[in-house]
Amino acid sequence: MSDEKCLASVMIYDDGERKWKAAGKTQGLSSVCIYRHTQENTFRVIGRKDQDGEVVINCAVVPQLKYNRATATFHQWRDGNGTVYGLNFSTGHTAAAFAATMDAALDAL
Ligand SMILES: CC(=O)N[C@@H](Cc1ccccc1Cl)C(=O)N1CC[C@@H]2C=C[C@H]3CC[C@@H](C(=O)N4CC[C@@H]5C=C[C@H]6CC[C@@H](C(=O)O)N6C(=O)[C@H]54)N3C(=O)[C@H]21
Repeated sequence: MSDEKCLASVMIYDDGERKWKAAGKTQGLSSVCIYRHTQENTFRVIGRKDQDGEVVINCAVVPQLKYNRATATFHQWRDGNGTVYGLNFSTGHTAAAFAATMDAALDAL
C-alpha cells in the first residue's frame, strides 16, 4: 500500500500507569507503513525507529479495527488483544495520508 514514509512517534497506552508511553526502547520518530500481503489479502502496520531500525509496531489490520482520528495529528486504535496504539504524526498531511491508506485497507478486507 502506501510506500511513502509516514513519520510518526509510535506510542502505546499503558493501562496500568494510565499514560501513553513511547513504543520501543527509545523516544523518537519511526517510519510507519501499512504493508499488504498480496496472496492472503491481509494488511499489517509496521513501524521502524529511524534511529536504529527497531521494529516498534507490528500490528495486524483486522476488519473490525476502529481507527480513531483523535486529533489532526494523533490517531489511535486497539489491536486484537486490547493494546491501544497511538501514532503522533509529524504533520497533518502524513496523518491524513496514513489514515487514507488505513481506510483503503479496511475497505479491502
Ligand atoms: C471508547 C474508546 O475506546 N476511546 C478511546 C479512543 C478510541 C475511540 C474509538 C476507537 C478506538 C479508540 Cl482507541 C480513548 O478514548 N482512548 C484510548 C486510550 C486513550 C488514553 C487516554 C485518554 C487521554 C485523553 C485521550 C488521548 O489520549 N488524547 C487526546 C488527544 C491527545 C493527543 C496526543 C497524544 C500524545 C500523547 C498524549 C499527550 O497529549 O500527552 N496524547 C493524548 O493524550 C491524546 N485519551 C484517549 O483517547 C484514550
